[in-house]
Amino acid sequence: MMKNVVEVRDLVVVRGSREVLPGISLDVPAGVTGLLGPSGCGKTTLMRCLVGAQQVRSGTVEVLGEPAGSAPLRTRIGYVTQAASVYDDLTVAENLRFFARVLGVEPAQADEAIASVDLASHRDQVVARLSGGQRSRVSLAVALLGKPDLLVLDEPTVGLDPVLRRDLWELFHRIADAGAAVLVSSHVMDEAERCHRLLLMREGRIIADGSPDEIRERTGATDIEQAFLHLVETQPSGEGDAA
Ligand SMILES: Nc1ncnc2c1ncn2[C@@H]1O[C@H](COP(=O)(O)OP(=O)(O)OP(=O)(O)O)[C@@H](O)[C@H]1O
Repeated sequence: MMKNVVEVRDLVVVRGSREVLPGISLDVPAGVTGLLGPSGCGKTTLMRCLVGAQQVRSGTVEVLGEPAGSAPLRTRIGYVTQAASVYDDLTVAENLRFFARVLGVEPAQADEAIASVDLASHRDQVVARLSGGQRSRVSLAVALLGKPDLLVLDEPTVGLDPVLRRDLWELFHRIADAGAAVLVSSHVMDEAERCHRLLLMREGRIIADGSPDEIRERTGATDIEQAFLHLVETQPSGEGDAA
């Protein structure tokens, strides 16, 4: 059995004057893990900690057995933020070749990454003229350069239509099947069913973790949205993390 890809223990993060993560602990195993919770609950802050982009007050964050942010992790983690991270005035292929150079990976990997997100037929198109879903896939392709072992995706399906969302989730599963751990955040609870495992988050705490089936069974709910509401009602805010 593989060790967890991510292990977070007693993590405290303060942003501005607010304790955004008040001592969170969680694990992320292989497969597709959904980090679900309402807007502002701290999903982005947690993801920033995993990729080493967030100042932390205390606690530990280990990724692939190394402290988050350490040099060996640089090409082993792919991160797609909510903001566009590719150049609109370059083509798909130009973007990928540019980032491949920046990351110091083989140029051939640019073509592989383009193919893996199904954009080969758009490789010479300028990003500005792509649809929203295609543009998201360009960012995803960049994150796949270096063949990361952990892919961290911050609300990658927000604003996309149901067909594009389904296609992207299929892609996340293909990436996970190829061996990477995929952590996907969302504030849309109906994306839960698409994950192997869920971390339900509220006010900087994990209020449940397990497979969608386990969480539904544990709460007696018919769907994850109901399960979340049940957990919120039975676990007053500010009290202990789930086991
Ligand atoms: N730069 C900052 N300075 C101070 N507070 C911040 C900063 N960025 C975020 N916060 C606060 O931290 C809390 C968590 O924000 P975060 O972006 O991690 O939440 P989120 O769950 O990702 O939300 P969303 O789903 O809307 O992206 C929020 O209350 C937010 O206002």
